[in-house]
Amino acid sequence: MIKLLKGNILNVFTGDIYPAEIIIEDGIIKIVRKIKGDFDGILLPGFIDSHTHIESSLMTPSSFAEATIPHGTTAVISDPHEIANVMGLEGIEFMIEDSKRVPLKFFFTAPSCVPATEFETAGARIGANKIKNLLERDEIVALGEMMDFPSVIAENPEAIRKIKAAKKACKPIDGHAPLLSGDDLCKYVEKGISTDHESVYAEEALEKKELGMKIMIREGSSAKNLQELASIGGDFLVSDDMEPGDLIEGHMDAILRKAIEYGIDEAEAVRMVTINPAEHYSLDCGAIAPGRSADIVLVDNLKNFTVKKVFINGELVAKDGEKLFKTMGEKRTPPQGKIRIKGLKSSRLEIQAPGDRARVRVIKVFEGQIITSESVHELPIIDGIIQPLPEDDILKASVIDRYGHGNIGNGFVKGFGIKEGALASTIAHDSHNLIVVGTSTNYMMEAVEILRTGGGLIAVAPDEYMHLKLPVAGLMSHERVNILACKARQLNDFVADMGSSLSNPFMTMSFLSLLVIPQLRLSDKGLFNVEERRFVDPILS
Ligand SMILES: Nc1ncnc2[nH]cnc12
Ligand SMILES: [Mn+2]
Repeated sequence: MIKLLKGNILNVFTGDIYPAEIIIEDGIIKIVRKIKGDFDGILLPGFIDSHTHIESSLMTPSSFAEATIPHGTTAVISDPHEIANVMGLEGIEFMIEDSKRVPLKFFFTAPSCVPATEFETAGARIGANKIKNLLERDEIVALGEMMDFPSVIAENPEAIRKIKAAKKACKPIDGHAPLLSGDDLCKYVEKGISTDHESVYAEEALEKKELGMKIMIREGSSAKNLQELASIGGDFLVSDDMEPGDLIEGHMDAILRKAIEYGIDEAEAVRMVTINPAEHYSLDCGAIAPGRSADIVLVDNLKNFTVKKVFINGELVAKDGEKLFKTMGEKRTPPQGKIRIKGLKSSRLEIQAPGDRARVRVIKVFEGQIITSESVHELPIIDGIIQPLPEDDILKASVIDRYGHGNIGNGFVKGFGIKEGALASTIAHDSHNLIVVGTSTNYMMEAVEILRTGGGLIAVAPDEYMHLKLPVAGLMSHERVNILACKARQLNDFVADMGSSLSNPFMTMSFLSLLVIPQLRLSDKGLFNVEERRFVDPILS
């Protein structure tokens, strides 16, 4: 089946824009020839999000595709370590199978850190042997972000085995190196780690770039680094984590608009979401050129990036923001990933201490970032139990093992702004235990008791609660983006009425337990200092 497309094309190799005709046969571009003609808009290669965790959208891959293809996304490179932490290889298999129901091209990475560290409990363990097998599959294009960077630097044998497996499979290794610098960064790069998406500061990204790392500039729901890093420039534009409400506004088209706004050259920005990732991960798309798949997007111009048409393998799959494809096959909800909490009682959410006041380490969270810091506060002790101070925005936090081992880690957090009530979630990066933040133990217990029935996100206020169920592993739903976005918005509004000023309170809370990003985190095994890589006592004195 031969097709012909005509229009102004952006040549990602030269940066030039000129009228051309494109001859497509069986989904592959065969001929591109310059022509004369006057056309509206510009034809670009389909957009690639080269680092994203589908699960963060709360949607399954098929629902994620329905939401993103109309925005010009034709391929994603996804690290399925969220569901892998909950239910191992079964979870990865589910993601791969569900992704085959839609035209969006999903390229997965082999999750390198399941569990993310040895300082937490996950629902599964994926060692070097399983990673070797995964890397032999065509759907797997790289070794996923090597988050346990201290183990890489220390040449931990298991970490080195995983790296060797990727090198043997001739597939690149993604990095995750927040605030890493100097000789430690050199050791990390020397091991063959080729990308990083965690830079928050320009000088941090520049140092990595100077050492040959490819820089992924992240502009998603959880972390927004584009404005800070635009001046340094990078190799890829990525989302990392996108909430449904943000996906309604856009995906790579929205990130491209911001990139231009922050001063990145148009052709360079387009290269960062097309040919650059395609070359790095050896994909057959990424340019309007012979031999590449006919994944093509028609936009109005390189400022608005309003997506008019989307082609995947030469088939028109979206037009004027509406999807034109049918999702194939049946929705499946994998049986695993149930929530199994053992030995929960309110006294286990308390921190005991003698006297009537205690100096306590508190995790401070920040709007629009996933890094945290440690702050010290004096808290009252009543009946031998350290109390939160909601009036000073010091709340309690607990991470409860949901895989049946009975662990509970307790701490205090600052920055949520909630005056009375609790939030709880079965999204708690990356082990996805059950995390809960609240102004009292009672509210926290109420939230956990409701949540353990169906997983997802819940907010409990004095007289009512709101529960967004996520039946797929407690992480995702088959619902469409507009329904999920509406429910997530209602939930965020509900939490704002509880006093929170955070734009994505559940996403911010979900990162409190990510033990691979500085500074102070909470695991199901206790309060954890990331840079010192050790558990610390919440009580200073
Ligand atoms: N930035 C990130 N790094 C590691 N794990 C993640 N899971 C979701 N976002 C992540
Ligand atoms: Mn990361």
